[in-house]
Amino acid sequence: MHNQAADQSRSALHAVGDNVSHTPLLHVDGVGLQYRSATAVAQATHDVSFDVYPADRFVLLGPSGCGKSSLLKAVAGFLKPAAGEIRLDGVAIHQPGPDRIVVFQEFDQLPPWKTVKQNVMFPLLASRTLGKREAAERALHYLDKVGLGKFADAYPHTLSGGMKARVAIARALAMQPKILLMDEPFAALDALTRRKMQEELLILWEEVRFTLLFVTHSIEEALVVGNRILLLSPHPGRVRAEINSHEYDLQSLGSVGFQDTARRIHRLLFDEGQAEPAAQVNFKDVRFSY
Ligand SMILES: Nc1ncnc2c1ncn2[C@@H]1O[C@H](COP(=O)(O)OP(=O)(O)OP(=O)(O)O)[C@@H](O)[C@H]1O
Repeated sequence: MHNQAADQSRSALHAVGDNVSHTPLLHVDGVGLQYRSATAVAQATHDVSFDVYPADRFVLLGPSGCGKSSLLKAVAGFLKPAAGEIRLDGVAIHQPGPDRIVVFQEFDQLPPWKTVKQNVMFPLLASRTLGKREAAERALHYLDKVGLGKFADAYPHTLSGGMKARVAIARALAMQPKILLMDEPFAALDALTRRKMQEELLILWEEVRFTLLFVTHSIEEALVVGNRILLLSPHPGRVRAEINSHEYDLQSLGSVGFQDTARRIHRLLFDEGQAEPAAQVNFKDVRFSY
């Protein structure tokens, strides 16, 4: 999306709440991702570009296999682009770093022999970000924020799935990363818990205003969680459109506007006839103005 209209649209898009920034925090430029084996090359994404601004809740949305997780891995520094470049705060990403923390859906990866507080403290200590006392204070601060202050001394196996998710979020936020990366974080939860976690994530965002890159294949979740959504085509993932979704939240879930938008996104993602080049689909500040 390197045309002028897209740039103007972007200026409108990242005027989110009180946070208005004209400098992207994360710049993904023409990124092609591949997996190579001895006999084959699998192309995961092709020429994907997008910018994430401070305090954005930016969602990568697309069908299974379109390269969402691969993009997240590349931003995290675990996968090197075969083409293009990824920059965070102006610096090219070449490896993982404490400025990018990933939350996966496998919350059972919380070491079971550590208490909740110790789990949250662990990355702070391992990365030598803080000493023991400060790490404990920071851990308790973020556990309070996710409503788990009283469970600081509990062990992970005594927690529900939703509580484990909250520990994982507290652990990530405690590192105070420049960008929080979430890969289908609530996919393994039951529908009610998933909704509750989406709500809590938005409440946390209101308070902390972290920058979020969030992967999902659920259109509904993308509209609820995101203020901007990048739609990716089926394998290999290319940018199909970028939309502004900041007006939607859990309250608007059943509304006509929400449902209508969800249907339009579905058509854009899955109807081949709708596969317009990304630069021609200019959503500006209005939804679906094409
Ligand atoms: N380790 C790997 N080795 C080879 N190919 C891979 C590897 N990981 C992913 N791929 C391929 O890359 C493509 C993109 O995969 P990716 O997991 O990023 O997609 P996704 O959009 O996150 O899918 P899902 O929603 O199902 O998780 C797929 O075709 C997948 O088969």
